[in-house]
Amino acid sequence: MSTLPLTATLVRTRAVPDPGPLVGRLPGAGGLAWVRRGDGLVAWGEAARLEVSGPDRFAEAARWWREVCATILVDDPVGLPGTGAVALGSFAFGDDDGTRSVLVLPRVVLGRRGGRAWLTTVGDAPEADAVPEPVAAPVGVVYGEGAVSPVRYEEAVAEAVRLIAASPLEKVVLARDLLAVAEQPVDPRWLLGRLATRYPACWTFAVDGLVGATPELLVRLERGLVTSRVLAGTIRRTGDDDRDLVLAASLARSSKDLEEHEYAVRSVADALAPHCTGMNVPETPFVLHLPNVMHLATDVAAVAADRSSSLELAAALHPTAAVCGTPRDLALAAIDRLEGLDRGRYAGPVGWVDATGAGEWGIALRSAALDPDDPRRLTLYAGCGIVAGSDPEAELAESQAKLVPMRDALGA
Ligand SMILES: C=C(O[C@H]1C=CC=C(C(=O)O)[C@@H]1O)C(=O)O
Repeated sequence: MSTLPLTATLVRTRAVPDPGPLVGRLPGAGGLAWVRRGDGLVAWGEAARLEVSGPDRFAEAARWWREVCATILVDDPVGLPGTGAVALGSFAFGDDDGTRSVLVLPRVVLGRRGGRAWLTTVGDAPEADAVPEPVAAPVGVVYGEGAVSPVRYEEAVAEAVRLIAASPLEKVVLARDLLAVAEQPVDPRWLLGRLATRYPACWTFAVDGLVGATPELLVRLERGLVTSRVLAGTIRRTGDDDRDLVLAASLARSSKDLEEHEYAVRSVADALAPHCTGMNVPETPFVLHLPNVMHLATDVAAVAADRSSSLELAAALHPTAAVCGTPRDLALAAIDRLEGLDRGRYAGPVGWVDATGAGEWGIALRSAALDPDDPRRLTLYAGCGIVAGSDPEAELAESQAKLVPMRDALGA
């Protein structure tokens, strides 16, 4: 499905005074967001929208975005990445499950970056003056089992370890889910506010009912520079800083986690190579400290060598071994056979692209999907990379730690 009523529509960007916390400016529950450390984009209203599914979803979205950009007129004296026409989107993890991927050209975008702020409007956009409705905390949240119970998850991990021992499969990422039900519809703005405050190092997002704070940047393209933050290999935090430092050191030496991490870095470097030159891949990962977990992390950087947009680069990268496995085809088959979960848009690319192709796409982790038919209900997701040395009980505990950001945001 595509709506494109944009003939000769004017997109205007204007510098504005500092708007304060971006998430606080979203007028209602249905807004879009991509924020980190106070910078980013919030957006509302819809001037055009694309919904796609299937293996060609990225190619169709990239084509649609080119068409949109060729149709509109732009007046943008600010000229930063994310000014002028910008679309926010979220894509399904899988090729075949029929999940809807979306790309939206909002009517209003409020952005901030490095001390500069701007407002972009598409057409008349009376929505630009909308006064935010009050935001209420979720009430009476209770949890129920999702499609994959904890016991089933441990069994799937054990089966994956056996498969790795008996076949050329080296790594597979298996996920599980948790159902949350509140007494009233949950307002994503509440979740965004909590996530952005507690997880400033993460990219906090909301697109079409998918809300989260991901620590993993699939790709950023800006002024010809391509960057990616690759994560894989995790240890839970204890809350005791001294103990956590010891654990961070053990994570940095853990051969199981280093192996898991190396697969993910390789998959990113290999997928970017055809599109880039001068790639820098640090030999040793650093330890990223988040409030709930610590991860092995590698920041990859390269120079763009072709005209691929950030969305096309995200398409080339997805799914990396941080959310799929190695080799990719065997890992996808193992996920299909062992996971027992409809991932929907969890672990798919989420982010934004502008008319120059610049943009940022994260991997939709540490996230929850609101039920479109009943916004009191959310499905939370978490997955873990399984390699030869994985232990089912430890992986279940790790998945629980990865659910903490969304559980905390829900306040229960
Ligand atoms: C698949 C998830 O995390 C990935 C990213 C970082 C570390 C991971 C790990 O150590 O298993 C996962 O590869 C998730 O949070 O649902």
